[in-house]
Amino acid sequence: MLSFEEIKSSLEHAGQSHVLQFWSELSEDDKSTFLVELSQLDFNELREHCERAAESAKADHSATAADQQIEPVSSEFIGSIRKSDHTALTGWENEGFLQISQNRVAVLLLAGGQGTRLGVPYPKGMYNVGLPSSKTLYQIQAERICKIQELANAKHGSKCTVPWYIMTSEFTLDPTKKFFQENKYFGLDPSDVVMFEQRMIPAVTFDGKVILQDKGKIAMAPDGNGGLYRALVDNKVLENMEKRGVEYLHVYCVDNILVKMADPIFIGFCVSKGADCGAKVVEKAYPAEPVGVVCKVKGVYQVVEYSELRPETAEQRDPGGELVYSAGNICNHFFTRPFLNEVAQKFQGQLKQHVALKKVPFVDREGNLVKPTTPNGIKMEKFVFDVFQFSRKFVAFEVLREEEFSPLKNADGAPLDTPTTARQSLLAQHYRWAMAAGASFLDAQGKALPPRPRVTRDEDPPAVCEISPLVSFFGEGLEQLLGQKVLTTPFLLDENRAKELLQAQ
Ligand SMILES: CC(=O)N[C@H]1[C@@H](OP(=O)(O)O)O[C@H](CO)[C@@H](O)[C@@H]1O
Repeated sequence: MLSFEEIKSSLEHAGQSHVLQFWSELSEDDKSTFLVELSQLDFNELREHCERAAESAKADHSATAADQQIEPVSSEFIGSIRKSDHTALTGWENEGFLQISQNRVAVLLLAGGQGTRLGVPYPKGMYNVGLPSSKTLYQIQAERICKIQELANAKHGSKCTVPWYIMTSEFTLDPTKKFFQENKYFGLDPSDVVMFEQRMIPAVTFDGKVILQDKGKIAMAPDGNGGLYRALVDNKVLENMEKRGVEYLHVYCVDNILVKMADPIFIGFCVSKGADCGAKVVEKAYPAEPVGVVCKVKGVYQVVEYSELRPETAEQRDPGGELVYSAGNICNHFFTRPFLNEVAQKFQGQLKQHVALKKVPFVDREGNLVKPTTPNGIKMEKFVFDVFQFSRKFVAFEVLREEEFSPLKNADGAPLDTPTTARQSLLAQHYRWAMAAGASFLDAQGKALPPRPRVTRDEDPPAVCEISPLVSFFGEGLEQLLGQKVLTTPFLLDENRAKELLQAQ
């Protein structure tokens, strides 16, 4: 740890001496905590970071350079569930399962965010959207891993593992760890769940001064989901992957309740195409939808984030009336380990810093805590997809929104992407699976519920039917359990119920 004097002079060099303005008012305990925190800073980096933030604050963000020289990707370039025949899909799926069965596939969860929009003080993955089972996002994801391992084993007679790498931040590491411990890792082997922490960086005022959130505490924020690449190095995660023989990574964001963990079709597609990097997309629902778009900028594949796409670009339509920029990023990426390695070693320092103007609570000169009502601070973030430009072979793969994308972003009350819409999408999907397997439903009074074959993701299905991922990963194997069955709503198909149904045959 550095001494007070060392810290003081380093802060002066970095142009940040105001950080210690309340030093004399701090208790001895607070002083030592603050010293520990400050000792961890790299002061050269801090200086650069603050200067860069101040420069970006001066730039005009309404028309960022990102969407200049932008071109859409042609639809022929994008692999697609909808446009591929059964043989192609089965081929990719088989390839994916083969890789999984050989322990070459891992999933990597990006879970360092604060969930500000959702407005909960705990990690988003711990959120329970109100399903009959009360399962949280973390539990659903864990069970999908259990199931995909089981399916690969059944196909190949293997005993495989799909390790789960979880990137957390200072905000989410401890509660996530505790939650997993309390829930016995939801049946997974704890040694196959590898949690690591991304870095935090200071929030800075528009004139490049670090913000104090308390007299003895700097306002820090995670460095964005693109902090992944540095965190992989900091925490020696790539070595861990190599030791396990992991070659392919499915990287995803915590908030999508429909995420298809280690999706064999997507993995198989990317592997068959010889890709080192890939992205799943869905057709954008409307021009202002808050999803990034996969496109080309100056001839290079990349994602332009929704916050950086001008409305007039987002609204462009082709002569057929379709959105020109319609390949919506759902934050499901494929990377080979060698590609991640190369990025981490060579390129992660070059990743673009994106600027977010935020309301950051701070202490004013008089030491009063102020909660600003307009943005007063800059948080710099890196984006996970900004490495696409370094790919030698990039592929995009379009999947069906109603089967694979329903993110939890906002609190209930907002029109979209809420706990209610997440729950509805999952229950609509499970209802469709049950109907496709040949089930029919009665209401609580025993009256037949007329089937509704096309339930969309944002409406309540006629019957509540939840299917545990431990029973079915993606609708498979249900004919045997539910075919010709008359079920009463609400119906919860968990492993016990599945056993009873099998025994009753
Ligand atoms: C930096 C980043 O990964 N942004 C992603 C991510 O957005 P957030 O608003 O950060 O949750 O998830 C979106 C899909 O839910 C995706 O469209 C977008 O591009």
